[in-house]
Amino acid sequence: MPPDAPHGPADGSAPAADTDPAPAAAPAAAAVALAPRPHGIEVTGLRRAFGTVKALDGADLVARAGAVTALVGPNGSGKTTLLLVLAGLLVPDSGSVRVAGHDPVTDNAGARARTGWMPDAFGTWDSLTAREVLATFADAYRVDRATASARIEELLATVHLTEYADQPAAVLSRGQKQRLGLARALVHDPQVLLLDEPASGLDPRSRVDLRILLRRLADEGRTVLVSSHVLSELDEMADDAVFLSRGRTVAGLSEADVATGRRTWHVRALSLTELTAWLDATGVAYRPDGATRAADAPTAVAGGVLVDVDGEAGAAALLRDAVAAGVPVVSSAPAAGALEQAYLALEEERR
Ligand SMILES: Nc1ncnc2c1ncn2[C@@H]1O[C@H](COP(=O)(O)OP(=O)(O)OP(=O)(O)O)[C@@H](O)[C@H]1O
Repeated sequence: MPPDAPHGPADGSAPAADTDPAPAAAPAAAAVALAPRPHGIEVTGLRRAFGTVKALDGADLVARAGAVTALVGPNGSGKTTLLLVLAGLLVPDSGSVRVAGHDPVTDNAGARARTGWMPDAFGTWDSLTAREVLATFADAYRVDRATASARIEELLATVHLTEYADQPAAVLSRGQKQRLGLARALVHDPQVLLLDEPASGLDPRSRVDLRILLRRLADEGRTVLVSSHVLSELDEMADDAVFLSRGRTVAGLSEADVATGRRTWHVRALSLTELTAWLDATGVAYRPDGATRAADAPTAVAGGVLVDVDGEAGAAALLRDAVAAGVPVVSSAPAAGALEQAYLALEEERR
């Protein structure tokens, strides 16, 4: 997210250092009234420009209640802008948005009372303790004191911060602050959870915990929309995926395509030059893998390429022919998981 992103809430009501969702006017009953949970997120034709930059340029999205949906896209594709609109913190230029059945533009308090928001950069009031941070947010959401108090203890335990409950937030590590941010997003028991890069800064154990928690929240019927660049992680936790490219939603590969159809394989040889010369000679299309692209070196002596093949039979034939032609192939394997496959199949358009 760019540093000049509009970090204040649309109504300017919340005082925290980061994007704070606490709606001053959230009705008390709405803040905790969760059942039934029929609505997820529905976005149609969403547009938002910053000057000449079209951060969102006609994005469509559906995130189901009871599912974890991955929001995937290159840097600058509009993920944070979309999440800010959904969180009711940024007004779109046009398009329609429903979050838990409420429009964050025309019914900001109603939508925000049902939405938990965890921004990618999380600020705290450093002099407040972890427990006080959560209590302040519970208050802002008008959760009654008894409910809030029980819920805060439960959340502190869930994110493994009980022993830090009475420490000032200033002493928390980055990962611990991140976990406090997750607890903060859940303090009013929201129906919809929006998480921008929630795993960044978390250690491996905490990442596993996050995955389990998000699954549980979805199984309870909530809508969970999560953006991350760590596709292998999303692969394991997401039921659905939405791809953004230059502010638009683009179609990714379906699960069936990935499992049985044309797939990307990573082929590596002792000599990249020999491998690419052979691929050129045989007319097989390839593209450099990430590491090779970084080096951007046709002169590289070792490295790999990505090749699209028809299923495992296609991969076996490619390997057989390469070895028969004397190419010093070191390895040949599918290039990672389903989401990464779908992502690599997109026209990559970083900005
Ligand atoms: N407040 C702003 N002022 C000017 N340009 C902005 C602002 N917010 C976003 N943009 C631009 O809009 C585009 C989308 O930005 P956004 O932060 O939504 O992307 P992103 O997909 O979250 O990127 P990343 O993966 O790098 O976090 C970028 O080109 C960005 O520079």
